[in-house]
Amino acid sequence: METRTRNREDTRVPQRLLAPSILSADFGRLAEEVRAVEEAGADWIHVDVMDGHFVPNITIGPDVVKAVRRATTLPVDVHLMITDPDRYLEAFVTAGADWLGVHVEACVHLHRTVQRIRELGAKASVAVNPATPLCLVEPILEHVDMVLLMTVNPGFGGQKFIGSAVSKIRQLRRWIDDRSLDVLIQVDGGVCVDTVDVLVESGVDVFVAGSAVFQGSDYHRTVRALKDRFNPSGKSHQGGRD
Ligand SMILES: O=C(CO)[C@H](O)[C@H](O)COP(=O)(O)O
Ligand SMILES: [Fe+2]
Repeated sequence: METRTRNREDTRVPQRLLAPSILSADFGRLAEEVRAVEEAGADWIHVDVMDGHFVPNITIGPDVVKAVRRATTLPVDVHLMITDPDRYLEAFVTAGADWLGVHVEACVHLHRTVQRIRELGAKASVAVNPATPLCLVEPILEHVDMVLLMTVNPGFGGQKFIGSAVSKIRQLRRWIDDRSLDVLIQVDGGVCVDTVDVLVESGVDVFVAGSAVFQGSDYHRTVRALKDRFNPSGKSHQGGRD
């Protein structure tokens, strides 16, 4: 399971990663779509799980994650937008999630939840809505592998990027770097060629993009355009900054 992407001790050149969200894929040809973005150069596959309670939309469950897992060798990154996520952690890890993300707003005992994700053998990620203060994840930073900062209100693909999230990314970058933590910063929502530059500059490691990738017909071209923008000519980034 290839999950580590940035470690201060690594001599490898760290790269920013692209995680296409299958929310905007053609669900009728899901395996084909997953293979197509893998071939086009995607780094992870991002899977959005919505329950109609935590967010006003319903998507998929563990069986579909299983199908995605079978379709790709890439890390599968599952974003749980559900209430009471503890009930389903094991099902999603068993289905094939390499990364499992829960929303801070949905967890009563966040530390217990992220510990459980790690015990199950997955990398633990904590997601934060645009209107949620970042201080809620500050006490948990040493216990997670990634923080997902939402740049839209969760629930749907194709929404407009919320620019006020950028100051939160910068603050999070400072906390992680000042404490030399091995924690990735992921952004999700409205990521496209028009928004990616400010995100790179703020210190993002992993970019989720749904509609920007799947709306076009040439996945190779779109994936290349995004990745060239955040990894120009294989340039490295130290601590998330060039
Ligand atoms: O978590 C999500 C929505 O809640 C999706 O991952 C996100 O919206 C991706 O779609 P787009 O790139 O089109 O904004
Ligand atoms: Fe997502």
